[in-house]
Amino acid sequence: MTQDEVLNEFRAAGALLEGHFVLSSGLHSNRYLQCARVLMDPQRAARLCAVLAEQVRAMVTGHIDLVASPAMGGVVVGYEMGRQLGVPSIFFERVDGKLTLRRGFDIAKGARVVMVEDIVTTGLSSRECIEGINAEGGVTVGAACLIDRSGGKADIGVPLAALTRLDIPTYAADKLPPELAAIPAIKPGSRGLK
Ligand SMILES: O=P(O)(O)OC[C@H]1O[C@H](OP(=O)(O)OP(=O)(O)O)[C@H](O)[C@@H]1O
Ligand SMILES: O=C(O)c1cc(=O)[nH]c(=O)[nH]1
Ligand SMILES: [Mg+2]
Repeated sequence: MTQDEVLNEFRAAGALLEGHFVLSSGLHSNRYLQCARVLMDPQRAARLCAVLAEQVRAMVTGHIDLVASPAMGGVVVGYEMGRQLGVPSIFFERVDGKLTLRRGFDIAKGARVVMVEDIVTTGLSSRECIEGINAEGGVTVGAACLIDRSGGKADIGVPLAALTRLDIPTYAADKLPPELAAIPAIKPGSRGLK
């Protein structure tokens, strides 16, 4: 799938947003990829994840036991990736800020796990989820996301498959370009929500 084809799916879903956004990392950006709008269409989700699952199969040597994702953004894409890879899918959710397994989910010791995210920006959420997987006794054999918007610069410590990589600028809150500072910021994600 070419980058244009991936972005056309996002465009068709109304998921390529422009404005002033505060990201999960606290960095600011003039663009936001609203994956929830992409994944709300089961057929579109299946189309995209079929391609991503193929990439994961080619990337990971050996078998895969489980997909694990960080909530919220990772839940739907993780489920569809589990379906495409033929393995169960579980998610970590934040309890007092820490990604935690709840709802009776567990990871068998030595299970070979693929961490699945919707978006990678700094890679912090992915690294937190991988830490959680490994702390539960799993072995993270690879990772996948719909879009790596770090342009491939984020290092999450395991190989990362992505439908496409974009290099989208981000800014610290005290280093905003004037055109961004002039627009009120919104924070679409759920990290830190009260
Ligand atoms: O690579 P990073 O810098 O960590 O940014 C990407 C993360 O940010 C978003 O989640 P967010 O924390 O906004 O919460 P959500 O998934 O609940 O929307 C997205 O779903 C990724 O998890
Ligand atoms: O970094 C983020 O929080 C982020 C960026 C983006 O484009 N989309 C998203 O869902 N999260
Ligand atoms: Mg998230």
